[in-house]
Amino acid sequence: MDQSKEQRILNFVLQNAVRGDPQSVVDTIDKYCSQKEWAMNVGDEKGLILDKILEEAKPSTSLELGTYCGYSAVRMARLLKPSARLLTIEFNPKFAAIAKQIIEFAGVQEKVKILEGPSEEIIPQLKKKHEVDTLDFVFLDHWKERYTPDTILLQECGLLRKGTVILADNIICPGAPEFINYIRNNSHFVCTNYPSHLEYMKVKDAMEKAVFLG
Ligand SMILES: Cc1cc(C(=O)N2CCN(C)CC2)sc1-c1cc(O)c2nc[nH]c(=O)c2c1
Ligand SMILES: [Mg+2]
Repeated sequence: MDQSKEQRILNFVLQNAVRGDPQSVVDTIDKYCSQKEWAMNVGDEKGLILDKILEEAKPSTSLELGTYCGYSAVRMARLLKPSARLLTIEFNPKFAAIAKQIIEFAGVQEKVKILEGPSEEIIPQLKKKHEVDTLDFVFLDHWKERYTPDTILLQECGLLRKGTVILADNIICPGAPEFINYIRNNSHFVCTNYPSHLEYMKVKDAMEKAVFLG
């Protein structure tokens, strides 16, 4: 059976990255996806924006929507303090299986928990089933149509607190105009835009930070 692109990315990591070294896993995926096959990792340019905003937030409990191959999960986990935790939700079981192996190879599996299934089903389970109180940081990188409903769902489930930082990828490409309209006109959020480029491309993209005011 033909290998998937995600399997090829995993194999390239297993053969070229340093086991237990998250930075080498991030760099190796960026090398593969910029030189061999494009893939929808947040990438190195937007990744530096993610790094900076995550380091400012110093989160204890973080949530990622859209694990894909685990690139941003490894990227975030490498910056988390030892007691901090990252929960990452992935709908596609094939992607989740690849991400699990990449996260384990990077050696960050103690900090990262992959939750497989639709975000609208898993978010309501975070408090009771996954022992979350409130979230300090949320990275939206799954599907633009879900950015707004999942942000509303997080609020409804009491998962946001005064100061929770939400960071959304792909504001320009593929684009999330409905989310931008919602979040920038919502008086409970303070928004900041970070212009950048689509991963591994010259195409313009941007990230949006929205801080919840309570
Ligand atoms: C799948 C895809 C194709 C894109 C594009 O414009 N392309 C033109 C140029 N060629 C080379 C690549 C493809 S952009 C993009 C994409 C990018 C992300 O960061 C995403 N993040 C989360 N969830 C997504 O569905 C997601 C999709
Ligand atoms: Mg993205």
